[in-house]
Amino acid sequence: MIEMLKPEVTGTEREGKKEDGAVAIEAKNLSVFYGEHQAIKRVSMKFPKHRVTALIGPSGCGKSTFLRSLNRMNDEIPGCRVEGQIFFQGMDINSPKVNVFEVRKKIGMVFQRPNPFAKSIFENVAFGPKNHGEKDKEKLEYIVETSLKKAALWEEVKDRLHTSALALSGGQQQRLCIARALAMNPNVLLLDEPASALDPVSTGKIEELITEFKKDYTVIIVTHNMQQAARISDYTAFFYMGELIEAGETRQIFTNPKQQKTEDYISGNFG
Ligand SMILES: Nc1ncnc2c1ncn2[C@@H]1O[C@H](COP(=O)(O)OP(=O)(O)OP(=O)(O)O)[C@@H](O)[C@H]1O
Repeated sequence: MIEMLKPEVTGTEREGKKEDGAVAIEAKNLSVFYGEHQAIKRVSMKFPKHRVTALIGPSGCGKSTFLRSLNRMNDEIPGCRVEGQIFFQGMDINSPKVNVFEVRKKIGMVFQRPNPFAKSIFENVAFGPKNHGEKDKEKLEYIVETSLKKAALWEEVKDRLHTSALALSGGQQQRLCIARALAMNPNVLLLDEPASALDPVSTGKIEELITEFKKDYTVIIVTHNMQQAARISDYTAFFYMGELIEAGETRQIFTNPKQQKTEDYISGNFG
């Protein structure tokens, strides 16, 4: 039986308490198919606002597929078909009436491998706002500076904004990709193993950022790393073979899971 992620927050003091209990985004009976193969099986789940939710599970269980469906990134994959609903700001984002570019502006995404454009640092961050019609030079400068500051990259790059983003280190490139998503002023940030290609110091910086982000954003992160999920998330959802097996407060999932499969996974018995 699928356990719904409880939207209410209990007990512990956390940062970003605003809108306790509100739901940022909700999947209802979501199924995703690649041709004949069903990768996600009727998953229903709510993501509380201003919280970090981690999606965990063994390789191939569907974590990335599910994450991508939350901002219609699966539309880009030939042969991929989605059934069910994703409710965000009172709309089903899968409805044909919805403008997918607006959805992705509000629900930003950062991928496993840093993927800056072969342009300057400034142009990478200004790209989205420019594409959405922002032409005012001062406004663009302001957006670039504040986004880079939020991504904790400003101090490292402020003197070379007009040099190539490709000359940055991997960790810096990933923070640039985060700044690029923040420049669109999103409500939700989807992070697909954002630190898995990075060294421990860069990973630590990304984890710190994620913890800060919940003041302003709702964060949903796919991670292979269970210690990382335990460190940074408020809620954890465990997927297995395309099904949501269990979701709840991270502490409960890691110390007192309700399902045997979750217990087996977190104690390293498979995966
Ligand atoms: N583009 C694609 N075309 C066809 N099948 C795909 C595609 N992407 C994923 N799949 C299949 O869908 C299932 C779920 O894959 P997905 O990448 O979502 O899992 P995951 O849990 O994120 O795995 P990992 O942790 O290894 O990244 C797998 O069986 C995978 O082979």
